[in-house]
Amino acid sequence: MKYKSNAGFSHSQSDKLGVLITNLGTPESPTSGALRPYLKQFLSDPRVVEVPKFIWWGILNLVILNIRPKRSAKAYASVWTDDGSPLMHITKAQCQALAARCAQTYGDDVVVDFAMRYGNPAVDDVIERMLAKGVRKLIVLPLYPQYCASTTASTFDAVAADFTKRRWIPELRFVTHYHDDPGYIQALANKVRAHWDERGKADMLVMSYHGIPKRYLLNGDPYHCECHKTSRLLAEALGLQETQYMTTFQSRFGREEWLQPYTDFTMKALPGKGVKSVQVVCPGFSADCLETIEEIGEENREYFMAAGGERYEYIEALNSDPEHIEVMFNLVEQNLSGWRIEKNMITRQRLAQALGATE
Ligand SMILES: C=CC1=C(C)c2cc3[nH]c(cc4nc(cc5[nH]c(cc1n2)c(C)c5CCC(=O)O)C(CCC(=O)O)=C4C)c(C)c3C=C
Ligand SMILES: [Fe+2]
Ligand SMILES: [Fe+2]
Repeated sequence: MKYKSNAGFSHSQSDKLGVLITNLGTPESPTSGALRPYLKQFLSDPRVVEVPKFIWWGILNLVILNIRPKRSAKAYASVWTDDGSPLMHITKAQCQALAARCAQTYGDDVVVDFAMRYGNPAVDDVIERMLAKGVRKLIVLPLYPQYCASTTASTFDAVAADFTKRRWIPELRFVTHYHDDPGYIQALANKVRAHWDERGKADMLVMSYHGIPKRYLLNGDPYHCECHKTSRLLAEALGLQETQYMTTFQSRFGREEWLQPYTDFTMKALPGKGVKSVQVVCPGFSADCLETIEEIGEENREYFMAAGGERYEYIEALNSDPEHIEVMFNLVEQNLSGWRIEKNMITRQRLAQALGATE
């Protein structure tokens, strides 16, 4: 049979709404043996590395995969917790909290799950189990606030690739970005304000985003523009002047030019310009991970202090904060508007309330 059937389908099954949150993915363990297949899958994605396959294959398999896994394993080991990879356990917590929030409003008509673009739980496995639970309408929410082909479009590719193998595909809504969503900006602003309440302000608020090759921007990727818009809106919400914040780009990979200014160069230069205290926030990361905990929390702190800086603070990602879960819930609500299932569920919920049901 060419196309897969939906497992566990029965005619009496009621249609469910599915909410699938996704993130990038993480290795199974902080060892070079686990890093190799993870990096191979990640760096073989043509959305991530836009270099012709016949050139990239040799560089990746003969050079990078012989060097990088060992180096990255060391970095991962430094952030690994008893619960495993931070990205994995935070994403699990986000999923649980979002499921509880959705159940509050929609009861058991909604199925919430999470998947990782690379590694596990894989997008196709999770879609399979959601469809088996009767999901006929699916909202995919990649937890990347700023659209980027390397992340957002790559996630869409994985969902679409799964659908090409299925006989009966669900209705689909795919959230491509939420970089200027008022709830998201407010949640970020509240996180920074809470930090100020505890520690006071610094000379500069650095907003650091994951970088991409500059070539992707020149070829039309809106990512750079969306990062700057998030920064401007966050600065406005915090009442910061242009001299009190900056936007920088971190996590360079390879030799070509990436988006500038680079976070590491900035940290090395700021003390010499009289900026002796900084607070760093990473609005593009919805969950803390290697790139925030180690690269921003440790590595860049060292650069800043070694260059004469006096105070360096990293402000954590929104993670599973209740306000962040509410941001996700609102994105779900905005995206299910108009779906018949919504009307059924709301009607049923109102009816239950009117009858004084306690469930
Ligand atoms: C060509 C390389 C890369 C591009 C383009 C890229 C874009 C990009 N990545 C994220 C988010 C994350 N990246 C993470 C790790 C990571 N990223 C790259 C390379 C590119 N990323 C590598 C090789 C790695 C692995 C770690 C390492 O070896 O340095 C992570 C962390 C995952 C974790 O497990 O903690 C995240 C998150 C975004 C948002 C993005 C483009 C906008
Ligand atoms: Fe990355
Ligand atoms: Fe990094």
